[in-house]
Amino acid sequence: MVPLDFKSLHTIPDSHEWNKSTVVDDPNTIEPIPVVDLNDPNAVSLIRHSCEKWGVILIINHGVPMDIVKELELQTYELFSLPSETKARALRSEGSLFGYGLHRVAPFFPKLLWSEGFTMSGSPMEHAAKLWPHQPDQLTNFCAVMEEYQKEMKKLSGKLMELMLESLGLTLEDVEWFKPKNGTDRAQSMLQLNSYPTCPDPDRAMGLAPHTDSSILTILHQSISGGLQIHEDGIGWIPVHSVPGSLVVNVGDFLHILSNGQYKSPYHRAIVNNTHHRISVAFFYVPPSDVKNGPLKKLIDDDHPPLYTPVTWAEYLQKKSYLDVKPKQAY
Ligand SMILES: C=C1C[C@]23C[C@@]1(O)CC[C@H]2[C@@]12CCC[C@@](C)(C(=O)O1)[C@H]2[C@@H]3C(=O)O
Ligand SMILES: O=C(O)CCC(=O)C(=O)O
Ligand SMILES: [Fe+2]
Repeated sequence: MVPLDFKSLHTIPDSHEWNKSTVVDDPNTIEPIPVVDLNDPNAVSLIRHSCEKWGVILIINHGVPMDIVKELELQTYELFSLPSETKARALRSEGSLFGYGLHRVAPFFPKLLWSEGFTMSGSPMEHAAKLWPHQPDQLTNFCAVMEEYQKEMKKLSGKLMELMLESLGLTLEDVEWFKPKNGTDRAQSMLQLNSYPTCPDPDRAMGLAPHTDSSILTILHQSISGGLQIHEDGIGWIPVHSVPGSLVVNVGDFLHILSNGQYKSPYHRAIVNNTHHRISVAFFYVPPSDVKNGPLKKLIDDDHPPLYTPVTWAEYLQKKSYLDVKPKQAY
């Protein structure tokens, strides 16, 4: 199925009409999501606190050059501003994770989303070549920026993984698959470009349906802050405000599992607005497909029995029902 040509719509079609619950944004009742300076000596304890409470942190001094982030935004807008017929040429094929299209989560819900996506892992050349067949400079530029950003994200996710493990009292040595095999890190990664076109009636549409991420961790850049919300039991939907230059880091289902449930994999969604075409870019740091991951051994004892049976990422993704709010007990 191809995403709609949103630009041509002045009302919400029935197929895209949602009833959304309201948002809580009262600073007196909500503890703010911490901004963690990665150079701060207290970073590890702040990370622990926030991952237990929210499953989300905002990071600054992350080392990713801002000019690369700006280029990433420009190229992402360039892609999603193409005519619908052009984007459809790069449509994700059945069973494939990569290319242009609806979000993976979309078919689980009765109503469609006010968004479109483009997914890649490493070079996006195969699909991007279908978008710009006669513009070699644009094609080269797009691919170079996407690859450069992924290189930065890989560096940052290694650093974050180390800090997250340290915050659990562990080291990289405690994750069996992390030991580089033949000199390369065995983790996988995916880059997801998200586009949320301006919407004529944002209260009746949904940008990205509620979900948890199937990653270990996700690093998110948003073009304009405002749009991402997390759900807290007993409170409701809380906006994740951003700080200029910061990146949002979400705990994914696999860090929730590795931590034996200590860290939350936050249930989150993205809403739309009627003034801006918002884009976001999510980098998913994912375990190797074929390695079973369960709670890390050092976190298990008589008082803390394992909550999850080991599962591979491939098995998990195949069985995941995005309608389950909590990461599922393994299969
Ligand atoms: C690695 C992946 C996680 C993801 C599914 C995917 O194979 C590639 C896209 C990812 C994404 C991004 C938007 C939200 C999400 C729920 C979706 O529909 O596609 C996530 C998936 C996920 O984390 O489960
Ligand atoms: O656009 C956003 O703010 C959220 C994106 C997201 O949740 C995702 O890509 O998994
Ligand atoms: Fe997400």
